[in-house]
Amino acid sequence: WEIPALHCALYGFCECGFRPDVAAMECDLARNVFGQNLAHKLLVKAMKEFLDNDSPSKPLVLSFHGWSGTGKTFVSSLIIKHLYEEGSQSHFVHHFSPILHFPHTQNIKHYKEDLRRWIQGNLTACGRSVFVFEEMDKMHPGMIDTIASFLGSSWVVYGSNYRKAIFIFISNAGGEDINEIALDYWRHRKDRDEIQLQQIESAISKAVSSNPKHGFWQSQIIDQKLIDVIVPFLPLRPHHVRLCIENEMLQQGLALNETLVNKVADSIVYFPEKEKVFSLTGCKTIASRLSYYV
Ligand SMILES: Nc1ncnc2c1ncn2[C@@H]1O[C@H](COP(=O)(O)OP(=O)(O)OP(=O)(O)O)[C@@H](O)[C@H]1O
Repeated sequence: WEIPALHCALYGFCECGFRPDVAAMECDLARNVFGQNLAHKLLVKAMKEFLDNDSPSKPLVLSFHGWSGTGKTFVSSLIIKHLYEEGSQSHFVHHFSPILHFPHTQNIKHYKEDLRRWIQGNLTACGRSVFVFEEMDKMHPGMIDTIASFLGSSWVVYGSNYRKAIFIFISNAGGEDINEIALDYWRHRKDRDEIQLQQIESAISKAVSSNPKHGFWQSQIIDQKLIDVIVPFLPLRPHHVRLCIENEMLQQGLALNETLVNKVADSIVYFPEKEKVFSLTGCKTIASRLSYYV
């Protein structure tokens, strides 16, 4: 046994500050995330099921997809905030970005080995670790397969339960298809909350499998169906943008001011050009725009 695993087994200290509060998570998501009812429902259900099970059969693997600025990174941070005593400051939360951590194609072999060791070492130290992989569409294809064995049910080491980990993959893949589906619903005056997950899932799968630059391209993770939940993020409507602006004003300690909200909202580009249905940048640039107009 590795020392931390033995320590865990003997003293029951494996949970590493893991204090999930799904009710608070649900409340935070409902109050602060706009226009993502489908993602909200899927995530709360997945979290409840996974966390209620003391001995899950595999780690929870989530894949977030959607257009830029729709809340993928934001939601991942809200989830993490309610999982650990120390929230996102927890030492058991690990973020990876291909541009930052795996920038050079010629070093892939080393990156793969380092990543595998890093995951294994951290899972040994804490089975309740969370790993977030950002910008999966910029990850070298083949790279992520090095961790495929950690995502299934077969990888077990005495004294530590690796199946309690959570993996979150984030990418824009399928974003355009999700937007098309949402636009189609809007044009047919159908409620976007009625969008069927199956319809979106197949569009995302096609987008990933047809993009040889995506980290999941021809990946074992897809072939072996290791992703538990595909979480789509819909494009944001102008009224969602206004809610983001108001939220940002409150956070910056500014009094709500309709004129200022209008100025910021009007500065955003909406698409399609003629109908102006969705924000091109979601809520991503709100904070900086607000500072500009204050
Ligand atoms: N649906 C949303 N509800 C509330 N705020 C949002 C939402 N989407 C984005 N925001 C705000 O915009 C900021 C940027 O969003 P975020 O980084 O989560 O986008 P993203 O989907 O990860 O984009 P990208 O794909 O470009 O990385 C967030 O920190 C948050 O303040």
